[in-house]
Parts: sequence; structure tokens; C-alpha cells
Amino acid sequence: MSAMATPQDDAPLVEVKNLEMRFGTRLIQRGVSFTVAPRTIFAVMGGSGVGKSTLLRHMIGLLAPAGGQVLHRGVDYWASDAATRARLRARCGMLFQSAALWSAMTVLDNVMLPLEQLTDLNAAARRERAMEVLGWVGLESFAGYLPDRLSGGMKKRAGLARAIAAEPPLLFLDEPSAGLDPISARRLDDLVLDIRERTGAAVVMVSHELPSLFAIADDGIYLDDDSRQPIARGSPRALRDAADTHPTVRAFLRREEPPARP
Ligand SMILES: Nc1ncnc2c1ncn2[C@@H]1O[C@H](COP(=O)(O)OP(=O)(O)OP(=O)(O)O)[C@@H](O)[C@H]1O
Repeated sequence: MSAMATPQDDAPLVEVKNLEMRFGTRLIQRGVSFTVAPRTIFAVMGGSGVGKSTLLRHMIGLLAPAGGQVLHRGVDYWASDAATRARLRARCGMLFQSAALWSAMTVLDNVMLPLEQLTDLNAAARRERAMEVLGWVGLESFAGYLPDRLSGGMKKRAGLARAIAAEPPLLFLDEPSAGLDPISARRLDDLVLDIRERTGAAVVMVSHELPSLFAIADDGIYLDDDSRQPIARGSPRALRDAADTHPTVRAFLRREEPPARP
């Protein structure tokens, strides 16, 4: 694919092709290949430290692959020029584990930030759009608050509002319900489903929360620690229930002790 490539409407929203991820010489994962279908909630699964967040960072262009490709609508991100990369990055909304809100800015200003950076909307229209998405996540009346005054669940919802404000077709969520009480976690799951309905975005989600994965993910991949490569692909529910699922994956999804490996 040339540096001048333009996105093709019939190509997958995002495709990971034989990706190899390393930090220095240390191999994190290799042979990672999958596509994310439209309107899918795609789960990145695996044990702690296996490379799930690292995969998300490769998909949104924050980390460069040691090998393989990340294609957005058929365009190879790392083979593209800076302007194309910026355009591809703008297609990705991201909610980081920590929510990563700017602490000196109000919730409203945080949500308006991507609208300033990525759209031509004037100030009044930016404000209107930001208030609209804050309404979706139930935080309209907290628009003027600084993030420190919000609970953990509210911060995540504010981060989610910021991630979707500019209507990206792809939404990346890193542990959206980690650290939340079960009711807030459930609420966040419902919100992710609601946002998919409203925006039609596909969602790529890292999560350890099995109830959340079973409730909302339609597809996914399991990254294995021992072999440093994916060993399963499919929805968490189907992988949990299928007789031929890799024993390590089944144990993970059923919260059982992993099988002993030779
Ligand atoms: N910037 C970095 N430089 C060097 N090593 C890193 C860096 N970021 C992550 N790592 C290491 O890479 C491995 C994968 O990290 P990553 O955060 O992707 O795992 P994870 O599967 O998301 O884990 P968790 O579920 O605990 O969040 C870990 O061993 C981590 O220590």
C-alpha cells in the first residue's frame, strides 16, 4: 500500500495482519491476525501482562509494530505519511484504563477537546455536541465539575463521552469497568451497548470482567502467555461453551485453574 493510499469503503474497518509486538528485544505477542466487523464489540482477552493494552496501542498508532501490519479501511497505518496517519488516528476514539481526563479542565472542556482538534464545528456547536454526549452518559449536570470531584464510574463515563464526541467509527476501551462496583460496571456495559446503537461504531475492548465480556462481546481473541500468540478466536460466550475450545481459554472463561502445561 502506498503512502498516498486512501481508505476503501469495502475494506474492513480495522485489520491486524500477522502483527508482532516487542519492547526492545522482548517479544510480547506474534502472529496476531484478525479483522473487526462493523458494529461488533470485539474483546481482547488474556491473563495479566500478556499484551492486551499493548495490542490496543498498536491498533491506534501509539506503538509501531516489530512486524506485520495494522490496516484501517485497507490502509497500512505505518506505511502511510504523517497526514494519512493523523486522519486514521482520528477514526479511533479511546478510553484509557485511567480515563485520562485533564484534571485542570472541566468535564465539559475535556469532552469538547476532540471536537476542537478533529472537527470544524464552531464553539456553540461544540458545546451543544459535548452536552449531547454527556447526556448519553448521564453526566449533563456534572459538565462544570473538575474530574477530581467525580466518582470512578463517573470518570469512566466522562472518558467515554470524550472518546465518542467526534463520532469515531472505532472505539477502543481499555478495561472500562475495572475498579467499578458491580452496579456501575453493569451500567457501563449497558452504556457501551447503547453507544454502539446510537453511533454504529465498532468497539474493541480489553476486559478481565467475565460478566461484562459474556454480556456484551460478539467476537474476540485470546492472547496466550506461554506461546506468546493468540490461541482462540470467537465470542467469549461461544468460547466458554464450545467443547473444542483450547483448555487454557476455557479455564480462563470458567474461572478454573489453568491446565498444567508440559
Ligand atoms: N512502554 C513499555 N515498555 C516496556 N515494557 C512494557 C511497556 N508497556 C508494557 N510493557 C510490558 O509489556 C507486557 C504487556 O503489557 P500490557 O500492559 O499490554 O499487558 P496487559 O495484557 O494489558 O496487562 P493487564 O491486564 O495487567 O493490564 C507487560 O509485561 C508490560 O510490563
